[in-house]
Amino acid sequence: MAGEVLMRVDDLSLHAGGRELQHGLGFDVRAGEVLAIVGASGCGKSTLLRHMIGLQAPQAGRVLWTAGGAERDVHGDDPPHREIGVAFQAGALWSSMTVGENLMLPLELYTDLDAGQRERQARYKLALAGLSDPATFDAEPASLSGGMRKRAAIARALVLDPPMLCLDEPSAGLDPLTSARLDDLILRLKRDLGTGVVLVTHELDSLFAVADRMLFLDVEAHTATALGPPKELREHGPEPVREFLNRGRPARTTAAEEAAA
Ligand SMILES: Nc1ncnc2c1ncn2[C@@H]1O[C@H](COP(=O)(O)OP(=O)(O)OP(=O)(O)O)[C@@H](O)[C@H]1O
Repeated sequence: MAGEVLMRVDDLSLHAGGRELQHGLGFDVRAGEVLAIVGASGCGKSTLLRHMIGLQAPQAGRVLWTAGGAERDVHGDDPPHREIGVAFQAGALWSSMTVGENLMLPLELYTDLDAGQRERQARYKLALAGLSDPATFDAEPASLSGGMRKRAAIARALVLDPPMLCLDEPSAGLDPLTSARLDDLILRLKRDLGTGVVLVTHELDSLFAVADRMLFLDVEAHTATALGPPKELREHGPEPVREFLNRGRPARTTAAEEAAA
């Protein structure tokens, strides 16, 4: 259901290498929205994602899976692993398997589908991610372009129909056209499947194109200093947030000149 709170992050602290990166983080992730996690390099964006998917346990605070009305601690006995699709840069496709096998393995492990159903589901998810060429199904991941590999990794993350998808810098290293196509895919997922997408990104074009809300992790304050729609924060957010969001922006598109135009 669009707008349903899928995950609640409560007073979370992030630590790495014995030091505190962030504290007091509180926000939710809703179905059918794209929430971007943004901030300077090293502020803890990827660390936050790892906490949200249960890969790293918090020293303080909680991450709760709240979809369907029940509260399940992401770090508890019944973690929502199947409910959260993950496509991280490092967690790319398994290179020893074909693309199709990469997608069918989670179905074999976690569902009762028979082989034919698994294959149909895998091909459907590849097509959804824009990889409908049948040859892609049998291809080795290494033979695909960077953009196709990213799409295939997203297709694999979607194979169990997770209500929430986490993407760590999906456009990193891609040319602008491929990156824009990935943005379209993210928008389609939220619109057609109602997926809640959590996205770590450095790309401002992508941020403004896809994100409904963004969470700004301040690298100096060690906490989130803004949460809201990117365009609104670009004009009315705290000063460091406006500065971050306006970098590289041509002067003619400032708010004052837009208003005057
Ligand atoms: N396992 C670890 N051990 C020690 N330090 C770590 C570990 N993981 C991350 N760090 C440090 O924590 C900080 C935050 O890392 P993280 O990758 O979460 O930042 P980020 O905001 O995603 O950065 P970037 O935008 O550069 O990807 C960095 O200074 C990093 O070196």
